[in-house]
Amino acid sequence: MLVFGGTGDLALHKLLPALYHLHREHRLPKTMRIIGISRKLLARQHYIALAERHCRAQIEKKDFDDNTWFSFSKRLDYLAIDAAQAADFNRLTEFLKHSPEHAYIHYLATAPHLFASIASNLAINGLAGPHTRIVVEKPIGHSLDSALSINAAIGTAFAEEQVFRIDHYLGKETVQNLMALRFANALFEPVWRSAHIDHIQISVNETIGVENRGAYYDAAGAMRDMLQNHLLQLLCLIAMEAPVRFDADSVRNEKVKVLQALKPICGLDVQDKTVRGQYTAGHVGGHNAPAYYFEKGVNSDSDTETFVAMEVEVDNWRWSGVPFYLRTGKRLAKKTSEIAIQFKPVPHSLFNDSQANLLLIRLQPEERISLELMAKVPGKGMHLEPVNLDINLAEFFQDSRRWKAYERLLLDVIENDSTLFMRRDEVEAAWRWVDPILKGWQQHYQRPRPYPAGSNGPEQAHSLLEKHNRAWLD
Ligand SMILES: NC(=O)C1=CN([C@@H]2O[C@H](COP(=O)(O)OP(=O)(O)OC[C@H]3O[C@@H](n4cnc5c(N)ncnc54)[C@H](OP(=O)(O)O)[C@@H]3O)[C@@H](O)[C@H]2O)C=CC1
Ligand SMILES: O=C1O[C@H](COP(=O)(O)O)[C@@H](O)[C@H](O)[C@H]1O
Repeated sequence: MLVFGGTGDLALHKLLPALYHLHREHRLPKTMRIIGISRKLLARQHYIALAERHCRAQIEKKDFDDNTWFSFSKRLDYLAIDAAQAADFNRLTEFLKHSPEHAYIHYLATAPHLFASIASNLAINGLAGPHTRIVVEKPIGHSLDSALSINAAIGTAFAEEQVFRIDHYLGKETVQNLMALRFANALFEPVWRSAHIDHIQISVNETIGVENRGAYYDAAGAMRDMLQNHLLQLLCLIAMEAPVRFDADSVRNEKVKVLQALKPICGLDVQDKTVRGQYTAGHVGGHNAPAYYFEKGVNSDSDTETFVAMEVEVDNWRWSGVPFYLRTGKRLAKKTSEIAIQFKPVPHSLFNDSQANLLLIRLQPEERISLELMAKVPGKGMHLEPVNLDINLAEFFQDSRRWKAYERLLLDVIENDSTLFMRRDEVEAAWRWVDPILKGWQQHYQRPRPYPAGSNGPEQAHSLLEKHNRAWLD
């Protein structure tokens, strides 16, 4: 596995720890080597020391031991090249003692503007043959046009079945559980539609700021960093029809149909249907947090949104009239990722205090599925209260280690299973819907609304629901 961007944040914090876990559980092919690549000049032993420092910090103490690290480190190597320079790839092929029978996984953990040149440099140097796979990180591009040109460049060098477009949310256990919940239980299908569902909320709230990724984030913002990919993927899994089989093409065909059914939000609609926010100074988890525009790498007069909320419609038979409210932001009060399915009230109420049912699927911090039902309070009279049918998945499956998303997805790449990866048309359909919103913001909604770090986001995000007599489930 060649990790382009091997000294970067993603490689050191997520990919190498995930590979360590797979190695520890004997899931990696015996002869597999892992080669970090970036421009920084580093000797192999210094790269190993860097990797060890980060793995020790990321991996739980009970899972990290010196013997396993020693055997894992034998797989690691490092090469300094500039991956944008075609000439440097000669050194790569020499380093690999390249032969056409070698199988390679090229993991592009670099900024997206390098994807096209890396893909074509690999092809020119014979490193894109049938035994190779390429993994590309989100966001793929910055807009529909850039995504089209990146996909075209990758498509010239690699066949679609060699390309793994990763979205780590699809590697999360509870996200995959959404499919189990919907398609392995007959109970939900009859009510999973506009006749019974009032609205759906998808929230991915973070307490962290931009950390050491200010320069990247300032050019991206919450829409490109989170909503265009992670939140739309969650929406697809909630809204899609049952695939014919659980295989890559069947699942992805159904997701594309949802993306194509998203009602466009264009021009002045953005003022009504979307809310952009940017955090100002505040307190998160008892600590002072600086305003976004004081973060390292961020422009001091930045217009980038660190929060976005919107009302989305899926224009098809099943979802007609059911709003999907999407929300994500940094430096919010609490870290939670959850999906709430709010059912409609009973058609004819016999009791004064009856409330509509709620199905809550929580991805983070704990993995939980809970169904709120109405029950009678014991004693005289007929008083009702909501009670929860509640499953904590980690507690229930306590004998199985909870895999991190990247472990699952890296193993899928190694085993050539692309079910949980995005196909080219899927990424492009997502951008096709997002692009007019970004353009609408440029023309009609340049300045994001301020919200204090540690709050629940800008006031306007609440009005988005309040005007329809609804509220975010905080
Ligand atoms: N960090 C995260 O948690 C996540 C990141 N991503 C995506 O992953 C990708 C990487 O992100 P991240 O790790 O945060 O970024 P970083 O900026 O931390 O890392 C970028 C890496 O690319 C290397 N690099 C830059 N230019 C070149 C070049 N010309 N040739 C070879 N190597 C180069 C850098 O090393 P050097 O400068 O020494 O060359 C560095 O190792 C991005 O596309 C991002 O959107 C996606 C999800 C989460
Ligand atoms: O892709 C990204 O995801 C993380 C949030 O991931 P999670 O697994 O911790 O929920 C986000 O912080 C980052 O900005 C974004 O690039």
